[in-house]
Amino acid sequence: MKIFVNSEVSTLEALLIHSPDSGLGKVVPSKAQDWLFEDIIHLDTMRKKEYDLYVQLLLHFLDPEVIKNYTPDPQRSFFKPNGPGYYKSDKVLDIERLLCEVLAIPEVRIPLVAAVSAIEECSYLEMEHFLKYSDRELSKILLTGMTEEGEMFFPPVPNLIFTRDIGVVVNDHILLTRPSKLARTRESLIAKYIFFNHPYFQEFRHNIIEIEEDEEHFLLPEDKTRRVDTLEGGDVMMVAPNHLLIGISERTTLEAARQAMDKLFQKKVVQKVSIIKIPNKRDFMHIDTVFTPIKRNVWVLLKAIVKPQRNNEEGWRDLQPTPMEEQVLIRTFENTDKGIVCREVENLEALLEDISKTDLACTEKVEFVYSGNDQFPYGEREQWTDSCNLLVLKEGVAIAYDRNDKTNAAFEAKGFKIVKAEDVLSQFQKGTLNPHEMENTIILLPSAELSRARGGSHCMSLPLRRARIFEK
Ligand SMILES: NC(=O)NCCC[C@H](N)C(=O)O
Repeated sequence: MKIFVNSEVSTLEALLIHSPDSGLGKVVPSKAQDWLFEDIIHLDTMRKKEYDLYVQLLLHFLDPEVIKNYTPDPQRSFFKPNGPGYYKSDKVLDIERLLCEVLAIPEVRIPLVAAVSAIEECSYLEMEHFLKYSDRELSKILLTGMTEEGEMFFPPVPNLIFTRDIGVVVNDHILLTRPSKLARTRESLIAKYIFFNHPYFQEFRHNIIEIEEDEEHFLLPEDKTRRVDTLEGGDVMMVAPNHLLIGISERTTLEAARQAMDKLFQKKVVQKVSIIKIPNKRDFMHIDTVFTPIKRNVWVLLKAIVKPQRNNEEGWRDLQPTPMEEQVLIRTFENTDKGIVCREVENLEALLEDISKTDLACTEKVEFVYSGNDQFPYGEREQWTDSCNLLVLKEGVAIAYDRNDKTNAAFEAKGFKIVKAEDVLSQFQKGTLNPHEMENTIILLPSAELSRARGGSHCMSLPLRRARIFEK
Protein backbone atom coordinates (compact mmCIF):
# COMPACT_ATOMS: atom_id res chain seq x y z
CA MET A 1 0.00 0.00 0.00
CA LYS A 2 1.46 3.31 -1.04
CA ILE A 3 0.58 6.15 1.29
CA PHE A 4 0.71 9.62 -0.15
CA VAL A 5 -1.42 12.74 0.14
CA ASN A 6 -0.18 16.13 -1.04
CA SER A 7 -3.46 17.99 -1.41
CA GLU A 8 -7.09 17.96 -0.32
CA VAL A 9 -8.47 18.14 -3.85
CA SER A 10 -6.69 15.73 -6.20
CA THR A 11 -8.29 12.38 -7.06
CA LEU A 12 -8.88 10.22 -4.00
CA GLU A 13 -7.33 6.74 -4.43
CA ALA A 14 -7.47 5.07 -0.99
CA LEU A 15 -8.98 5.96 2.38
CA LEU A 16 -9.78 4.62 5.81
CA ILE A 17 -13.38 4.71 7.03
CA HIS A 18 -15.47 3.07 9.71
CA SER A 19 -19.07 2.02 9.12
CA PRO A 20 -21.35 2.83 12.07
CA ASP A 21 -20.97 -0.16 14.40
CA SER A 22 -23.52 -1.37 16.94
CA GLY A 23 -21.86 0.76 19.66
CA LEU A 24 -23.34 3.84 18.01
CA GLY A 25 -26.77 2.49 18.72
CA LYS A 26 -25.92 2.14 22.44
CA VAL A 27 -25.42 5.83 23.23
CA VAL A 28 -27.71 6.73 26.14
CA PRO A 29 -29.01 10.26 26.77
CA SER A 30 -27.22 10.55 30.11
CA LYS A 31 -23.86 9.91 28.43
CA ALA A 32 -24.54 11.61 25.09
CA GLN A 33 -22.65 14.82 25.93
CA ASP A 34 -19.65 12.94 27.37
CA TRP A 35 -19.60 10.75 24.27
CA LEU A 36 -19.79 13.86 22.08
CA PHE A 37 -23.27 13.35 20.67
CA GLU A 38 -25.96 16.00 21.07
CA ASP A 39 -28.66 13.55 20.20
CA ILE A 40 -29.66 9.90 20.00
CA ILE A 41 -29.35 8.52 16.48
CA HIS A 42 -31.43 5.84 14.77
CA LEU A 43 -28.76 3.33 13.78
CA ASP A 44 -30.72 1.40 11.18
CA THR A 45 -31.61 4.56 9.25
CA MET A 46 -28.07 5.89 9.54
CA ARG A 47 -26.69 2.68 8.05
CA LYS A 48 -29.24 1.74 5.39
CA LYS A 49 -30.39 5.14 4.18
CA GLU A 50 -27.20 7.16 4.65
CA TYR A 51 -23.81 5.55 5.34
CA ASP A 52 -24.27 2.61 2.95
CA LEU A 53 -24.82 5.15 0.14
CA TYR A 54 -21.59 6.86 1.16
CA VAL A 55 -19.71 3.54 0.90
CA GLN A 56 -21.25 2.82 -2.51
CA LEU A 57 -20.19 6.24 -3.79
CA LEU A 58 -16.65 5.70 -2.52
CA LEU A 59 -16.46 2.29 -4.19
CA HIS A 60 -17.76 3.58 -7.53
CA PHE A 61 -15.06 6.24 -7.56
CA LEU A 62 -12.17 4.29 -6.00
CA ASP A 63 -12.78 0.60 -6.64
CA PRO A 64 -15.44 0.06 -9.36
CA GLU A 65 -14.55 -3.64 -9.80
CA VAL A 66 -15.63 -4.38 -6.23
CA ILE A 67 -18.99 -2.61 -6.42
CA LYS A 68 -19.88 -4.50 -9.62
CA ASN A 69 -20.75 -7.51 -7.41
CA TYR A 70 -23.15 -5.55 -5.22
CA THR A 71 -26.69 -6.80 -4.92
CA PRO A 72 -28.77 -5.28 -2.13
CA ASP A 73 -29.93 -7.71 0.54
CA PRO A 74 -31.88 -7.04 3.75
CA GLN A 75 -28.97 -8.28 5.90
CA ARG A 76 -26.55 -5.69 4.36
CA SER A 77 -23.88 -8.43 4.14
CA PHE A 78 -21.92 -6.41 1.57
CA PHE A 79 -21.31 -3.67 4.16
CA LYS A 80 -20.49 -5.75 7.26
CA PRO A 81 -16.73 -5.82 7.87
CA ASN A 82 -15.23 -9.30 8.24
CA GLY A 83 -18.53 -11.08 7.54
CA PRO A 84 -19.41 -13.35 4.60
CA GLY A 85 -20.22 -11.24 1.53
CA TYR A 86 -18.21 -8.22 2.75
CA TYR A 87 -16.93 -6.04 -0.10
CA LYS A 88 -13.27 -6.22 1.05
CA SER A 89 -11.64 -3.49 -0.98
CA ASP A 90 -7.99 -2.47 -0.75
CA LYS A 91 -8.92 1.11 -1.49
CA VAL A 92 -11.91 1.68 0.75
CA LEU A 93 -10.60 0.21 4.00
CA ASP A 94 -12.66 -0.17 7.14
CA ILE A 95 -10.77 0.14 10.41
CA GLU A 96 -12.72 -2.88 11.75
CA ARG A 97 -11.26 -5.08 9.04
CA LEU A 98 -7.70 -3.84 9.67
CA LEU A 99 -8.15 -4.32 13.41
CA CYS A 100 -9.28 -7.91 12.87
CA GLU A 101 -6.21 -8.51 10.69
CA VAL A 102 -3.74 -7.12 13.23
CA LEU A 103 -5.37 -9.19 15.97
CA ALA A 104 -4.36 -12.24 13.94
CA ILE A 105 -0.69 -11.34 14.53
CA PRO A 106 0.20 -13.07 17.86
CA GLU A 107 2.84 -10.48 18.88
CA VAL A 108 0.25 -7.72 18.47
CA ARG A 109 -2.86 -9.43 19.84
CA ILE A 110 -1.74 -9.65 23.47
CA PRO A 111 -0.27 -6.15 23.92
CA LEU A 112 -3.23 -4.57 22.13
CA VAL A 113 -5.80 -6.38 24.27
CA ALA A 114 -3.74 -5.57 27.38
CA ALA A 115 -3.53 -1.89 26.42
CA VAL A 116 -7.28 -1.58 25.81
CA SER A 117 -8.05 -3.51 29.01
CA ALA A 118 -5.76 -1.17 30.94
CA ILE A 119 -7.25 2.10 29.69
CA GLU A 120 -10.76 0.72 30.16
CA GLU A 121 -9.88 -0.54 33.66
CA CYS A 122 -10.88 -4.16 33.04
CA SER A 123 -9.90 -6.85 35.48
CA TYR A 124 -7.02 -9.23 34.70
CA LEU A 125 -9.47 -12.09 34.28
CA GLU A 126 -11.56 -10.09 31.83
CA MET A 127 -8.45 -9.41 29.79
CA GLU A 128 -7.67 -13.15 29.72
CA HIS A 129 -11.27 -13.83 28.76
CA PHE A 130 -11.09 -11.45 25.74
CA LEU A 131 -8.11 -13.34 24.36
CA LYS A 132 -10.25 -16.44 23.93
CA TYR A 133 -12.48 -14.83 21.29
CA SER A 134 -11.92 -15.18 17.55
CA ASP A 135 -10.21 -12.23 15.82
CA ARG A 136 -13.54 -11.20 14.32
CA GLU A 137 -15.41 -11.25 17.63
CA LEU A 138 -12.53 -9.64 19.46
CA SER A 139 -12.36 -6.76 16.99
CA LYS A 140 -16.05 -6.12 17.66
CA ILE A 141 -15.53 -6.17 21.42
CA LEU A 142 -12.62 -3.73 21.22
CA LEU A 143 -14.72 -1.33 19.13
CA THR A 144 -18.17 -1.62 20.65
CA GLY A 145 -17.25 -2.64 24.20
CA MET A 146 -19.60 -5.63 24.05
CA THR A 147 -19.90 -9.19 22.80
CA GLU A 148 -22.33 -10.20 20.07
CA GLU A 149 -24.49 -11.73 22.83
CA GLY A 150 -24.78 -8.29 24.43
CA GLU A 151 -22.42 -8.65 27.41
CA MET A 152 -20.99 -5.17 27.99
CA PHE A 153 -17.44 -4.59 29.29
CA PHE A 154 -16.69 -0.95 28.51
CA PRO A 155 -18.23 1.98 26.60
CA PRO A 156 -18.42 2.09 22.79
CA VAL A 157 -16.37 4.50 20.66
CA PRO A 158 -19.26 6.00 18.68
CA ASN A 159 -17.10 8.74 17.17
CA LEU A 160 -14.86 6.32 15.28
CA ILE A 161 -16.98 6.91 12.16
CA PHE A 162 -15.00 10.18 12.04
CA THR A 163 -11.73 8.53 11.01
CA ARG A 164 -10.32 11.94 9.96
CA ASP A 165 -9.57 12.71 13.56
CA ILE A 166 -7.26 9.77 14.31
CA GLY A 167 -4.48 10.57 11.86
CA VAL A 168 -3.47 12.63 8.86
CA VAL A 169 -1.29 11.72 5.90
CA VAL A 170 1.11 14.58 5.19
CA ASN A 171 2.95 13.88 1.93
CA ASP A 172 4.57 10.49 2.62
CA HIS A 173 4.25 10.63 6.42
CA ILE A 174 1.39 10.02 8.78
CA LEU A 175 0.80 12.16 11.82
CA LEU A 176 -0.97 10.19 14.53
CA THR A 177 -3.11 12.38 16.71
CA ARG A 178 -3.81 12.62 20.47
CA PRO A 179 -7.47 13.22 21.23
CA SER A 180 -8.54 15.93 23.58
CA LYS A 181 -11.66 14.10 24.69
CA LEU A 182 -11.58 11.02 26.89
CA ALA A 183 -14.35 9.45 24.78
CA ARG A 184 -11.95 9.25 21.83
CA THR A 185 -8.89 7.81 23.63
CA ARG A 186 -9.44 4.17 22.60
CA GLU A 187 -9.79 5.15 18.95
CA SER A 188 -6.30 6.57 18.77
CA LEU A 189 -4.81 3.67 20.71
CA ILE A 190 -6.28 1.18 18.22
CA ALA A 191 -5.18 3.35 15.27
CA LYS A 192 -1.62 3.34 16.61
CA TYR A 193 -1.49 -0.46 16.73
CA ILE A 194 -2.89 -0.68 13.21
CA PHE A 195 -0.49 1.82 11.63
CA PHE A 196 2.55 0.34 13.35
CA ASN A 197 1.65 -3.30 12.71
CA HIS A 198 -0.65 -3.89 9.74
CA PRO A 199 1.24 -5.29 6.74
CA TYR A 200 -0.33 -2.56 4.54
CA PHE A 201 1.74 0.03 6.33
CA GLN A 202 4.94 -1.99 6.78
CA GLU A 203 7.18 0.03 4.47
CA PHE A 204 5.82 3.15 5.96
CA ARG A 205 6.66 2.40 9.59
CA HIS A 206 9.50 4.90 9.80
CA ASN A 207 7.28 7.65 8.46
CA ILE A 208 4.91 7.68 11.41
CA ILE A 209 4.99 10.77 13.61
CA GLU A 210 3.37 10.64 17.04
CA ILE A 211 2.29 13.51 19.26
CA GLU A 212 3.60 13.02 22.76
CA GLU A 213 2.31 14.44 26.01
CA ASP A 214 4.22 17.29 27.60
CA GLU A 215 7.09 15.90 29.70
CA GLU A 216 5.82 17.52 32.86
CA HIS A 217 2.09 16.95 32.47
CA PHE A 218 2.10 14.58 35.42
CA LEU A 219 3.01 17.50 37.66
CA LEU A 220 -0.29 19.25 36.91
CA PRO A 221 -2.77 19.46 39.80
CA GLU A 222 -5.25 16.56 40.03
CA ASP A 223 -8.22 18.68 38.93
CA LYS A 224 -6.53 19.53 35.62
CA THR A 225 -7.88 16.60 33.68
CA ARG A 226 -7.30 18.27 30.32
CA ARG A 227 -4.26 16.90 28.61
CA VAL A 228 -1.63 19.43 27.57
CA ASP A 229 -0.66 18.20 24.10
CA THR A 230 -3.77 17.26 22.16
CA LEU A 231 -4.29 17.40 18.44
CA GLU A 232 -7.18 15.95 16.42
CA GLY A 233 -7.10 15.25 12.68
CA GLY A 234 -9.92 17.66 11.84
CA ASP A 235 -7.47 20.41 12.74
CA VAL A 236 -4.78 19.30 10.29
CA MET A 237 -5.24 20.01 6.60
CA MET A 238 -2.80 19.04 3.86
CA VAL A 239 -3.77 21.81 1.47
CA ALA A 240 -0.74 21.89 -0.84
CA PRO A 241 2.49 19.88 -1.26
CA ASN A 242 4.55 22.43 0.67
CA HIS A 243 1.89 23.74 3.03
CA LEU A 244 0.06 22.28 6.01
CA LEU A 245 -2.64 23.98 8.07
CA ILE A 246 -2.99 23.29 11.79
CA GLY A 247 -5.88 24.64 13.83
CA ILE A 248 -5.77 25.61 17.48
CA SER A 249 -9.28 24.91 18.68
CA GLU A 250 -11.50 23.32 21.29
CA ARG A 251 -9.55 20.11 20.61
CA THR A 252 -6.04 21.06 19.52
CA THR A 253 -3.69 22.90 21.84
CA LEU A 254 -0.98 25.36 20.97
CA GLU A 255 1.59 22.98 22.49
CA ALA A 256 0.58 20.07 20.26
CA ALA A 257 0.32 22.26 17.15
CA ARG A 258 3.83 23.48 17.80
CA GLN A 259 5.12 19.98 18.48
CA ALA A 260 3.63 18.74 15.18
CA MET A 261 5.14 21.66 13.29
CA ASP A 262 8.60 21.16 14.84
CA LYS A 263 8.58 17.44 14.04
CA LEU A 264 7.44 17.99 10.46
CA PHE A 265 10.01 20.73 9.89
CA GLN A 266 12.76 18.60 11.40
CA LYS A 267 12.00 15.78 8.97
CA LYS A 268 11.48 18.30 6.16
CA VAL A 269 8.05 16.88 5.36
CA VAL A 270 6.58 20.32 4.58
CA GLN A 271 8.05 23.76 4.14
CA LYS A 272 5.24 25.91 5.51
CA VAL A 273 2.81 25.49 8.39
CA SER A 274 -0.01 27.95 8.96
CA ILE A 275 -1.44 27.96 12.45
CA ILE A 276 -5.07 29.05 12.56
CA LYS A 277 -6.48 29.80 15.99
CA ILE A 278 -10.27 29.59 15.90
CA PRO A 279 -12.66 30.33 18.79
CA ASN A 280 -12.71 27.63 21.42
CA LYS A 281 -16.33 26.54 20.88
CA ARG A 282 -18.19 23.27 20.52
CA ASP A 283 -19.81 24.37 17.25
CA PHE A 284 -16.43 25.06 15.64
CA MET A 285 -14.60 22.07 17.16
CA HIS A 286 -11.97 21.70 14.38
CA ILE A 287 -10.90 23.90 11.45
CA ASP A 288 -12.51 21.45 9.00
CA THR A 289 -15.90 22.34 10.50
CA VAL A 290 -15.50 25.92 9.26
CA PHE A 291 -13.85 25.46 5.86
CA THR A 292 -12.72 22.87 3.30
CA PRO A 293 -11.39 23.16 -0.26
CA ILE A 294 -13.43 21.81 -3.23
CA LYS A 295 -11.07 22.69 -6.05
CA ARG A 296 -7.74 24.46 -6.31
CA ASN A 297 -9.63 27.76 -6.57
CA VAL A 298 -12.87 27.04 -4.66
CA TRP A 299 -13.35 26.88 -0.89
CA VAL A 300 -16.50 26.48 1.20
CA LEU A 301 -16.46 28.39 4.47
CA LEU A 302 -18.35 30.10 7.24
CA LYS A 303 -18.22 33.80 6.50
CA ALA A 304 -18.49 34.74 10.18
CA ILE A 305 -15.01 33.28 10.71
CA VAL A 306 -13.59 35.83 8.24
CA LYS A 307 -15.42 39.03 9.17
CA PRO A 308 -13.41 41.36 11.38
CA GLN A 309 -14.72 40.87 14.89
CA ARG A 310 -16.06 43.82 16.80
CA ASN A 311 -13.53 45.43 19.11
CA ASN A 312 -10.78 43.39 17.53
CA GLU A 313 -8.96 46.38 16.09
CA GLU A 314 -5.53 47.44 17.29
CA GLY A 315 -5.90 49.37 20.52
CA TRP A 316 -9.27 47.84 21.46
CA ARG A 317 -8.31 44.18 21.31
CA ASP A 318 -6.49 44.08 24.64
CA LEU A 319 -9.27 45.93 26.48
CA GLN A 320 -11.73 43.09 26.03
CA PRO A 321 -12.48 40.98 29.12
CA THR A 322 -11.38 37.77 27.37
CA PRO A 323 -9.17 39.20 24.68
CA MET A 324 -7.89 36.01 23.08
CA GLU A 325 -10.76 33.52 23.26
CA GLU A 326 -13.00 34.70 20.42
CA GLN A 327 -10.41 35.85 17.91
CA VAL A 328 -9.26 34.16 14.77
CA LEU A 329 -5.51 34.61 14.49
CA ILE A 330 -3.35 33.23 11.71
CA ARG A 331 0.42 32.93 11.46
CA THR A 332 2.39 31.25 8.70
CA PHE A 333 5.71 29.68 9.69
CA GLU A 334 8.18 28.91 6.93
CA ASN A 335 11.19 26.67 7.34
CA THR A 336 13.94 28.47 5.40
CA ASP A 337 17.73 28.07 5.14
CA LYS A 338 18.03 30.99 7.53
CA GLY A 339 15.69 29.48 10.12
CA ILE A 340 11.96 29.65 10.74
CA VAL A 341 10.34 32.83 9.48
CA CYS A 342 6.92 33.85 10.82
CA ARG A 343 4.37 36.22 9.28
CA GLU A 344 0.92 37.27 10.34
CA VAL A 345 -1.96 36.69 7.92
CA GLU A 346 -4.81 39.18 7.93
CA ASN A 347 -7.75 36.78 7.74
CA LEU A 348 -8.83 33.34 6.58
CA GLU A 349 -9.83 34.39 3.06
CA ALA A 350 -6.45 36.05 2.54
CA LEU A 351 -4.75 32.82 3.59
CA LEU A 352 -6.91 30.58 1.37
CA GLU A 353 -6.49 32.89 -1.62
CA ASP A 354 -2.73 32.83 -1.16
CA ILE A 355 -2.73 29.02 -0.96
CA SER A 356 -4.73 28.78 -4.21
CA LYS A 357 -2.51 31.23 -6.07
CA THR A 358 0.94 30.68 -4.59
CA ASP A 359 0.98 27.06 -3.44
CA LEU A 360 -1.44 25.53 -5.95
CA ALA A 361 -0.35 27.74 -8.87
CA CYS A 362 -3.93 28.59 -9.65
CA THR A 363 -4.54 31.17 -12.36
CA GLU A 364 -8.37 31.24 -12.19
CA LYS A 365 -10.24 33.59 -9.88
CA VAL A 366 -10.40 32.25 -6.32
CA GLU A 367 -14.05 31.68 -5.32
CA PHE A 368 -15.63 31.34 -1.88
CA VAL A 369 -18.91 29.53 -1.30
CA TYR A 370 -20.41 30.57 2.03
CA SER A 371 -22.27 28.40 4.48
CA GLY A 372 -25.99 29.22 4.26
CA ASN A 373 -25.08 31.62 1.44
CA ASP A 374 -24.05 33.94 4.29
CA GLN A 375 -27.70 34.73 5.05
CA PHE A 376 -28.68 35.08 8.69
CA PRO A 377 -29.39 32.68 10.38
CA TYR A 378 -28.55 29.97 7.81
CA GLY A 379 -24.78 30.45 7.84
CA GLU A 380 -24.48 29.21 11.39
CA ARG A 381 -27.39 26.76 11.22
CA GLU A 382 -25.92 24.96 8.24
CA GLN A 383 -22.33 25.09 9.56
CA TRP A 384 -23.66 23.22 12.63
CA THR A 385 -24.84 20.47 10.27
CA ASP A 386 -21.52 20.36 8.39
CA SER A 387 -22.10 22.56 5.35
CA CYS A 388 -18.36 23.39 5.36
CA ASN A 389 -17.12 19.83 5.83
CA LEU A 390 -16.92 18.24 2.37
CA LEU A 391 -14.86 15.33 1.08
CA VAL A 392 -13.45 15.77 -2.42
CA LEU A 393 -13.51 12.58 -4.54
CA LYS A 394 -11.85 14.21 -7.52
CA GLU A 395 -11.14 17.87 -8.11
CA GLY A 396 -14.48 19.73 -8.10
CA VAL A 397 -16.56 16.65 -7.20
CA ALA A 398 -17.42 16.42 -3.51
CA ILE A 399 -19.87 14.83 -1.08
CA ALA A 400 -22.08 17.17 0.98
CA TYR A 401 -25.10 16.71 3.24
CA ASP A 402 -28.51 17.10 1.60
CA ARG A 403 -29.98 19.12 4.46
CA ASN A 404 -27.87 22.26 3.90
CA ASP A 405 -30.17 23.82 1.31
CA LYS A 406 -28.81 27.35 1.25
CA THR A 407 -25.18 26.27 1.03
CA ASN A 408 -26.02 23.83 -1.74
CA ALA A 409 -27.85 26.61 -3.61
CA ALA A 410 -24.74 28.78 -3.17
CA PHE A 411 -22.70 26.01 -4.84
CA GLU A 412 -25.22 25.93 -7.68
CA ALA A 413 -24.92 29.69 -8.12
CA LYS A 414 -21.16 29.22 -8.57
CA GLY A 415 -21.74 26.78 -11.42
CA PHE A 416 -21.76 23.42 -9.61
CA LYS A 417 -24.27 20.72 -10.51
CA ILE A 418 -26.20 19.48 -7.46
CA VAL A 419 -27.20 15.82 -7.58
CA LYS A 420 -28.67 13.35 -5.11
CA ALA A 421 -26.54 10.34 -4.10
CA GLU A 422 -29.42 7.92 -4.90
CA ASP A 423 -29.77 9.33 -8.44
CA VAL A 424 -26.05 9.24 -9.12
CA LEU A 425 -25.79 5.66 -7.82
CA SER A 426 -28.65 4.47 -9.99
CA GLN A 427 -27.02 6.09 -13.04
CA PHE A 428 -23.68 4.44 -12.20
CA GLN A 429 -25.44 1.08 -11.92
CA LYS A 430 -27.21 1.51 -15.25
CA GLY A 431 -23.95 2.61 -16.84
CA THR A 432 -25.41 5.93 -17.99
CA LEU A 433 -22.90 7.92 -15.95
CA ASN A 434 -19.19 7.36 -15.36
CA PRO A 435 -17.75 8.74 -12.10
CA HIS A 436 -14.54 9.74 -13.84
CA GLU A 437 -16.37 11.93 -16.32
CA MET A 438 -18.14 13.94 -13.63
CA GLU A 439 -17.03 17.53 -13.13
CA ASN A 440 -17.98 20.40 -10.82
CA THR A 441 -20.62 18.41 -8.97
CA ILE A 442 -21.80 18.33 -5.37
CA ILE A 443 -23.29 14.93 -4.49
CA LEU A 444 -25.89 15.17 -1.73
CA LEU A 445 -25.89 12.44 0.88
CA PRO A 446 -29.00 11.90 3.03
CA SER A 447 -27.98 13.17 6.44
CA ALA A 448 -30.84 13.28 8.96
CA GLU A 449 -29.04 10.83 11.29
CA LEU A 450 -25.40 11.33 10.30
CA SER A 451 -25.53 15.06 10.99
CA ARG A 452 -26.63 14.37 14.58
CA ALA A 453 -23.21 12.85 15.20
CA ARG A 454 -21.64 16.28 14.45
CA GLY A 455 -19.43 15.54 11.47
CA GLY A 456 -19.66 15.54 7.66
CA SER A 457 -18.03 13.55 4.84
CA HIS A 458 -14.66 15.24 5.46
CA CYS A 459 -14.67 13.99 9.05
CA MET A 460 -15.83 10.53 7.91
CA SER A 461 -12.67 9.94 5.86
CA LEU A 462 -8.95 9.47 6.43
CA PRO A 463 -7.41 9.78 2.95
CA LEU A 464 -4.42 7.43 2.64
CA ARG A 465 -3.62 8.15 -0.98
CA ARG A 466 -4.52 10.86 -3.46
CA ALA A 467 -3.09 11.42 -6.93
CA ARG A 468 -0.15 13.83 -6.79
CA ILE A 469 -1.41 17.33 -7.38
CA PHE A 470 2.06 18.19 -8.66
CA GLU A 471 5.65 17.56 -7.64
CA LYS A 472 7.08 19.25 -4.54
N1 LIG B 1 -13.15 16.48 12.03
C1 LIG B 1 -14.32 16.63 12.66
O1 LIG B 1 -14.80 17.75 12.78
N2 LIG B 1 -14.86 15.56 13.24
C2 LIG B 1 -16.15 15.53 13.83
C3 LIG B 1 -16.15 14.79 15.13
C4 LIG B 1 -17.51 14.74 15.77
C5 LIG B 1 -17.53 13.98 17.08
N3 LIG B 1 -18.85 13.81 17.56
C6 LIG B 1 -16.70 14.70 18.12
O2 LIG B 1 -17.26 15.55 18.82
O3 LIG B 1 -15.51 14.42 18.25
